[in-house]
Amino acid sequence: MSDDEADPELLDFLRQHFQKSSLAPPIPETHVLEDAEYIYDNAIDVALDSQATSAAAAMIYDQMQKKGYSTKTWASHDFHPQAKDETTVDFIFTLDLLNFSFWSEREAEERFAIEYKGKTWTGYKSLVAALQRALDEDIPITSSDFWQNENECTEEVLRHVFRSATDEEIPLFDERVKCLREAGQKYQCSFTKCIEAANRSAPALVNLLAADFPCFNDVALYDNRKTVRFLKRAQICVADIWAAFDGEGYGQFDDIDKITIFADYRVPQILNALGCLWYSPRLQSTIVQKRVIESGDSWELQLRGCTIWCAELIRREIMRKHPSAKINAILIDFFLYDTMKDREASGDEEIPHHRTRSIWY
Ligand SMILES: Nc1nc2c(c(CN[C@H]3C=C[C@H](O)[C@@H]3O)cn2[C@@H]2O[C@H](COP(=O)(O)O)[C@@H](O)[C@H]2O)c(=O)[nH]1
Repeated sequence: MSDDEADPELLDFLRQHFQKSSLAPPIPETHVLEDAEYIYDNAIDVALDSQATSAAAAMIYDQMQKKGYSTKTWASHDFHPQAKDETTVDFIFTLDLLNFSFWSEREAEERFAIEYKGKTWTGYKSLVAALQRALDEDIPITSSDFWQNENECTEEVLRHVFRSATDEEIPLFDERVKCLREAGQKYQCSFTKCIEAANRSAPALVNLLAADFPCFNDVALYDNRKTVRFLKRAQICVADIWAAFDGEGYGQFDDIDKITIFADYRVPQILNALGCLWYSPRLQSTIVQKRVIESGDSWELQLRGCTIWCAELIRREIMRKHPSAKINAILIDFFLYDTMKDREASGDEEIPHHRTRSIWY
């Protein structure tokens, strides 16, 4: 049918629609979830148990309700900053630049630890304590101007900031210094400008971090055929901002539910303990015997991808049963991490986790 025969109103509608859609900005996506599903569909050493996953969804929902899990839980953790201002943005950016790889080969009492406020702190909490201790000592450790100033921010000062209460130093010290030096040169040294550039889109901010800060660009080549994105520290950085600000101010995002759980070594550990994640005999014995799995190894990517996908199935099951629940992957993740830490604190040491040394998580 030629143009002059077509309905003029229909033509006008189509012109307007296609013109609008071609001009409409693309909807920001991180592609982490679709890559996780791809890994799950192709994994041979990691499997999900649907019954356990469904049971875990019920337990997680029930416990989150009982504990009143919400963004407000974030500020309740030891030494997390309380101010709803730029100082907290700077603290979180610094924190999540360095929020990786605290596991140790040493015995518990010999592993890297930070002494602060009369106690010794290990793992993620050792990082939070080290940053707060430095600020108490008037070292501007959360200032990107400081990180760039190699006369003031010397290696000696940074070794002082991360000085250990034991004779094990913080893992990957040199890599952490590199993360700080590199990050100081972007966005006029202000993370708030990076947040503003994302126009209240969480995936857009994740993508900006991954594009403009190489140390946030947590991607890998899966089975030599597909680049898969995990973007763990970029996602947890956005999630920490969202939670610290209760979804307002710097933490206001219109699409925060597009953020997935953060593929580290704690979430697979708790999902395995709950019977949701199952490993092939060789992978299981590697993890139980605490043998290192190299960063980028297929086993590692299967663990990370299947963890993200398993958590998504848990989220979907919770929302299927409780459509009005104010729960997203971030809060599920925070709950799972905290639950794993509680179990560890109550002596549940024998739950093994995989050991990969990298800056990605
Ligand atoms: N998936 C996920 N991974 C998380 C966290 C956190 C801490 N977030 C706090 C903020 C709100 C939450 O309620 C938490 O209290 C640290 N990690 C990762 O774990 C590892 C450190 O482990 P360990 O050595 O045992 O402390 C390391 O890779 C670190 O990057 C999380 O929330 N989710």
